[in-house]
Amino acid sequence: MYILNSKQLKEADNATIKSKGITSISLMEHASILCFQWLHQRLQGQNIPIHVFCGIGNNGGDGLVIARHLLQHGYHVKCYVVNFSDKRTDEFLTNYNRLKELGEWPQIINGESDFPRVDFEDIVIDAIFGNGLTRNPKGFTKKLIQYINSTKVFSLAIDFPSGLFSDKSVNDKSTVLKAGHVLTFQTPKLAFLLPENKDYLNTWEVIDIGLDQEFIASLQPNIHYILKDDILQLYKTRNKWDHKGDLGHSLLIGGSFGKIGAISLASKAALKIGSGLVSIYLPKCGYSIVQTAIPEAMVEVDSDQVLTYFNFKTKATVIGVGPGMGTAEKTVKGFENFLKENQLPLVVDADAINILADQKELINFLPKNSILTPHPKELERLIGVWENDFDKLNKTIEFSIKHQIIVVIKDAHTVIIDKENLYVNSTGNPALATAGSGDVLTGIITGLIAQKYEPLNAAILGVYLHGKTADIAIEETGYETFTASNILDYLADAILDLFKENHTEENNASETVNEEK
Ligand SMILES: NC(=O)C1=CN([C@@H]2O[C@H](COP(=O)(O)OP(=O)(O)OC[C@H]3O[C@@H](n4cnc5c(N)ncnc54)[C@H](OP(=O)(O)O)[C@@H]3O)[C@@H](O)[C@H]2O)[C@@H](O)CC1
Ligand SMILES: [K+]
Repeated sequence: MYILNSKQLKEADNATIKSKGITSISLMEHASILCFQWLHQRLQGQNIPIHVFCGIGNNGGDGLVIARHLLQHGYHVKCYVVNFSDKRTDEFLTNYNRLKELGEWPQIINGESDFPRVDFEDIVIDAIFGNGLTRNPKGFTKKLIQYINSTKVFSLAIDFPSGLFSDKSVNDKSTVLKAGHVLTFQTPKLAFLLPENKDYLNTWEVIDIGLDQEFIASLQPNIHYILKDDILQLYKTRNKWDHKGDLGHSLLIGGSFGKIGAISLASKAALKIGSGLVSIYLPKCGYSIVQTAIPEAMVEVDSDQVLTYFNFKTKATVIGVGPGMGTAEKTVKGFENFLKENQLPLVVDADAINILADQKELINFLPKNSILTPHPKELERLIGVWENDFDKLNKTIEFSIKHQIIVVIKDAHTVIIDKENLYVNSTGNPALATAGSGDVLTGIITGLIAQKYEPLNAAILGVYLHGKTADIAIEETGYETFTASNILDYLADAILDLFKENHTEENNASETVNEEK
């Protein structure tokens, strides 16, 4: 699924109005009725005070439509116009008049003295600002947002939590309405998926308002939200005649005394995801450990406790390097020599990333389309400090273009960056915040490349499946008891889930966050 930016969304609204021969007002009516229905289905006519705060643009227009339908269904509604400007849109005015015709005159808010009393048990519908926000809310509008936040009332935000920009960072945290749930139109918004905005929305879901898909595709959006449908398009089924030689040979390089577990996990993961052959190259001290732990793997050893020589004989098709490797001086030297010789596709993780961050000139030796899988701290060592999450993405895009490599930024929503294209993952939960989770991901991606997935597709599929294991597992394990080994235990379920019918809303982009998150 695409993620559109603010400009693209406006263009898609206009193109749909033209191509479907509808009016802007009927598109608004349609979108807002879907929001009304969402609430009506849940409230079933309950007599809870509902405060609908409307701006003067089209987001406010949505609020007015929702208020009208709620009133017509007998709800206890109070509607307010937050009068921050006199630039009322036609759609706003039409719906303002339609509400008045029903006998309901919205209360105009011109200052703090007009604020209504809102209680914790009430419901707020936030239709103050949507996609048209251009600057931080100021004056009484900002005060109103702060007042609503202070009540801790449940607020249902229409399209956006008011005050949140779709494509840029918020620089004053006190100007954003904290939404209990967001009903956002047509596509997820990038801002919802970035860690810096975690306080502004609890959960969100996309309301499909039927914008022109062909037009949206013609915009060639560069940001994607990866759902099961996207995964199914790149998943390769096995061929009857495949033998293990067709399924690639993964070589996992890493480990050091005390950190043999990391390379073991990565190697197991490469096997478990289906790499035809798996070899491990590690310090001698890890030999019997991995031979015992992973009888399916072949093993070659380096010097005693840390990797030094990198003089393996294995003829692999892809190499995953870094887990548990350490950054001993001898290892750094050996890794440098290895990089200068290596021609094979690489997945680079952990200490291998730290070495690259320390000696940036080595990055130039990475083969094109190598994959780096940093967590935020490793990324910072690699690309430098960023001002905010949008800046982080832009800096990573520059880095990816400059070095022609793919970067997997591991986070609650892992983002895969391939030059200017962003792929935001939709699976996973905090259970994955556990030791060894990253090592397993490295192994999975390596094992997929072995099976002839393009590196980008291997990263997208690997990250999706890795996250999916935790989504499936927590029903049984809870967050706390889930470990990196469980990722491997549930990998089969994650793969098989791809072929299950969508009884749930898996392909509707949404995020329902558990209380523990
Ligand atoms: N047919 C359609 O197009 C559909 C549209 N839909 C709905 O429309 C929404 C977008 O509507 P919109 O473009 O009118 O923008 P919206 O967010 O309501 O208000 C912007 C207004 O606020 C102003 N302003 C901005 N920042 C400000 C600030 N800090 N402090 C004060 N003023 C500020 C800004 O003017 P400015 O001063 O920046 O020139 C403008 O006057 C979208 O989110 C969705 O809900 C759906 O119904 C589907 C169909
Ligand atoms: K809003």
